[in-house]
Amino acid sequence: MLRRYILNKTNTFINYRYASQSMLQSTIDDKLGIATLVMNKPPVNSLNLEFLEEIKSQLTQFKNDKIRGMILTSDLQKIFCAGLDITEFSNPNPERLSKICTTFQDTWLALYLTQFPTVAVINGHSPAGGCLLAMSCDYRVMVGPNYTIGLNETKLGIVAPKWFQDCMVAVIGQRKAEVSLTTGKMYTTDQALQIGLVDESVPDVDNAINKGIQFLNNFQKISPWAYKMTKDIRRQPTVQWLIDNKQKDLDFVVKSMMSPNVQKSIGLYLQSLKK
Ligand SMILES: CCCCC/C=C\CCC/C=C/CC(=O)SCCNC(=O)CCNC(=O)[C@H](O)C(C)(C)COP(=O)(O)OP(=O)(O)OC[C@H]1O[C@@H](n2cnc3c(N)ncnc32)[C@H](O)[C@@H]1OP(=O)(O)O
Repeated sequence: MLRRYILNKTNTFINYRYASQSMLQSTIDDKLGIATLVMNKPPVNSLNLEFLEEIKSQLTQFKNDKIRGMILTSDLQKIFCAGLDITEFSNPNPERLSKICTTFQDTWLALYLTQFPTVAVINGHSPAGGCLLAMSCDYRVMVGPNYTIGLNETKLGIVAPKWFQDCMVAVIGQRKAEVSLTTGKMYTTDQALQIGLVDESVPDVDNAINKGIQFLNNFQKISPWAYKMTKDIRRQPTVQWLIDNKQKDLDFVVKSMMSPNVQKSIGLYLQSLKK
């Protein structure tokens, strides 16, 4: 549905290709140089290893395509992205767990430091890893009023890695992030706007895409080099810890995920989702 809307809107796409298995659809508007990356992994766009690998490789492709901006959104009704695939946490294979963790670290670094501006059009619920994807973009437009967004990891009995937390601090500040993270709070669209977790709230997805394009149009007269240097200087303090501590982060995630207490919490959370 969303795909059709975007195509109708511009009619100028030179490139409309499906990534493997169609979990991701990418389009590039030739005239504007704007790419749209649409997540389409029913039922909830949960991030498993294969999906993360696709996102990472599409970001590399966009870098090679030299696009001028990107919109990240979802083709699913009511869901932007439900975060990491929780079934991956339940009785995990340590080798696969390590691979997911490493791929997620790299995907985040790639998205957080893109050489082009990015907008998340949050057209549905966006918990945990979904919120992280949105927070990593340069700008967030959220459809309201009925969706929710936040880092809810404590509600699952797990700990959001330091780079998730730092990313949230960079968006909403230390105090609000601390309360938000420790309570695992999910914010409605209006609440998210109020605390600065999103930049705009709009009633429907058409408006959201328009707002996203308007934001990206700001960069038509900005030198890509000046943009990228400025972004790197701003974002370097947030990424540096992970760049220097990838193995330490991985060890922490694997060790905590394998602990019996965490496994028990995850089992209970999964059961509550099924209900
Ligand atoms: C593996 C380790 C990797 C290491 C990576 C590095 C660090 C990570 C460390 C820890 C960080 C974790 C971050 C996360 O992202 S944890 C994930 C947290 N996500 C959630 O809590 C979302 C839970 N889901 C929901 O709240 C709701 O499902 C919803 C997204 C609001 C949608 O609600 P609704 O439309 O009502 O749909 P259902 O609830 O009925 O769900 C449909 C279907 O999908 C299943 N499901 C939902 N979310 C997930 C998920 N995140 N992963 C896997 N499966 C999910 C749900 O169980 C239903 O399944 P059934 O149809 O089979 O019942």
